Amino acid sequence: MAGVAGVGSLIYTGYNGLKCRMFVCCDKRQISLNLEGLRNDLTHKLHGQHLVQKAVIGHIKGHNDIENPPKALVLSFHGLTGVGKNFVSRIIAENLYKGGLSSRYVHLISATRDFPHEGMVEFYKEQLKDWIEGNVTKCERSMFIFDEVDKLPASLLDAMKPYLDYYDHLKGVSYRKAIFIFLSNAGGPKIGQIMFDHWKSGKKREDIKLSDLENSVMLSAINTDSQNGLWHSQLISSHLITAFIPFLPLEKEHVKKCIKDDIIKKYLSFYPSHRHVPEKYVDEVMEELTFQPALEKVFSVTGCKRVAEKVNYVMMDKDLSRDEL
Ligand SMILES: Nc1ncnc2c1ncn2[C@@H]1O[C@H](COP(=O)(O)OP(=O)(O)OP(=O)(O)O)[C@@H](O)[C@H]1O
Repeated sequence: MAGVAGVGSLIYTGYNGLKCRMFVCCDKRQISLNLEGLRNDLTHKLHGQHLVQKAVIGHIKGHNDIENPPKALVLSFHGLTGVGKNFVSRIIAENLYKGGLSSRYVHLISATRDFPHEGMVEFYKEQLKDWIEGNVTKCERSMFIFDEVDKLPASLLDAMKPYLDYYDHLKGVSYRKAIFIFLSNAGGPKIGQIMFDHWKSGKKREDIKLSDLENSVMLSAINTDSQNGLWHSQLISSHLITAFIPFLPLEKEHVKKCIKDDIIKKYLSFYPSHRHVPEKYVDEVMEELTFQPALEKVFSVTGCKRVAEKVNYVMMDKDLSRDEL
């Protein structure tokens, strides 16, 4: 009898292996952490976010290395517009899933796009639960990215609570290997204010520690008038968020790096030997961007978000073949 079962299991494994070779499967071929790639991207492509680098690498590696994590990994990214929250989510996806954001195991949800009507929260709750259950049933190592979490009704976020909790499994499905990433601007203004005071006191940006930001950012976000978002949900009071990760406002030197990256990507990638971007181009793009506060002009109002379109605009009439690169 045991022999027959053994043969059956061998045939099943063989069939599964063959199936996964021919089709996309939730296995190591599709989902495997490229730690070196992640470290490299967060060091060289992401600018000005030393706290993010360390926290993201630590948490992703920690969760990935354990065969049976105690709960799903839940990272909450906070910061002003254009400082890299979506960008880092993409970097994580690209270094963990074949196909990055296009992987069938990576799911992007936008509050305003996917849950637009306030009066439909009860319906959305059921929809969201079905959707998470369906996707994790298909693949335990699914990743969910929730953009604009500050615009989601708190009760809708609460519907996700069971999946983020320490349960072994729910109806036979384990959610412990899943990753949830929440993106929001909540706490961003407070981070900006703390960083401005830090700058004014003449301290180095890299000297700011996670502990300098964590509590005040949380308190300021909880004290908003809106009843939406993570801060009013039970996810906080039940301690289900693995980490709050603050994204710092970007300074001129970081924006300049974004401009150079964009010019290289668009105009110089065909000439590997030409990696030098003339400063005059960078300065022209910088003039198109706004910095605050009005007097000191330390931080970019839109981070690096508008860099790509401003580069297009400035570079439109340049003839690079005639310019000295
Ligand atoms: N810190 C950064 N380092 C390098 N590039 C960055 C950084 N921040 C933003 N960028 C560039 O700007 C683009 C827009 O940034 P991103 O969408 O990640 O901002 P965000 O913080 O998610 O903003 P929002 O809150 O408005 O959604 C990115 O695709 C990337 O090209």
